[in-house]
Amino acid sequence: MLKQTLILASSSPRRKELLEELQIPFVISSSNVDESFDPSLSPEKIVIDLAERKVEAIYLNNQHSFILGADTVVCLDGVILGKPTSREDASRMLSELSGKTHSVYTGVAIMANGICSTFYEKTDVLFWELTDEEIYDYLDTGEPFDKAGAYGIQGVGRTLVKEIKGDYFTVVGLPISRTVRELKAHGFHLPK
Ligand SMILES: Cc1cn([C@H]2C[C@H](O)[C@@H](COP(=O)(O)OP(=O)(O)OP(=O)(O)O)O2)c(=O)[nH]c1=O
Repeated sequence: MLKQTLILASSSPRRKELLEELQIPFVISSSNVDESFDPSLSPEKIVIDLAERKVEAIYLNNQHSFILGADTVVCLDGVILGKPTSREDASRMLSELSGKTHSVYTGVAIMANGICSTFYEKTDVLFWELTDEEIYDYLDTGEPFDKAGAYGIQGVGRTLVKEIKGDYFTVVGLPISRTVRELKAHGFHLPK
């Protein structure tokens, strides 16, 4: 069997850890793709397009590998929240999320044998009502700043979450269970 390589087209430490935990061999090669999007598009289209963009940027130089890319956004009342640009922005996002249900969308793109296939998953997340003090304390952890919606469910951010409906790993940034099944369906051999 030919040696296969899986390239993870992402600099997200969470996506890296999720693959490592399953002992899937891979290398990281992320690119600085333009992550701007048209906010009038649906969240599922946005995350799929961005995941595809990340994979295609790597494919230009790695045409024989499996390439995996993903993108995550938070959607509240039809408005997309990406990563906060400042402490004020993070504070505003957390106040908006307080006491409400939002949806986290993660789009995944898999390039295999030159063909790119995509899917997305959505998980609904209900936040507790947050006090200003809770928000300030959470901002002080430094956790919100590289994460869509300004929180990390895998960290201290879990204490903000009352309930979720859907795959937890979609919120963390990679719906790992479906991703592995899709990789296999596209001919990727998992280590025994
Ligand atoms: C809501 C939420 C998001 N996130 C993260 C997942 C993603 O890494 C990040 C959203 O940004 P992305 O642009 O999807 O990913 P990234 O910039 O971290 O990595 P790359 O573009 O190189 O692939 O938010 C969490 O880690 N936990 C959470 O609870």
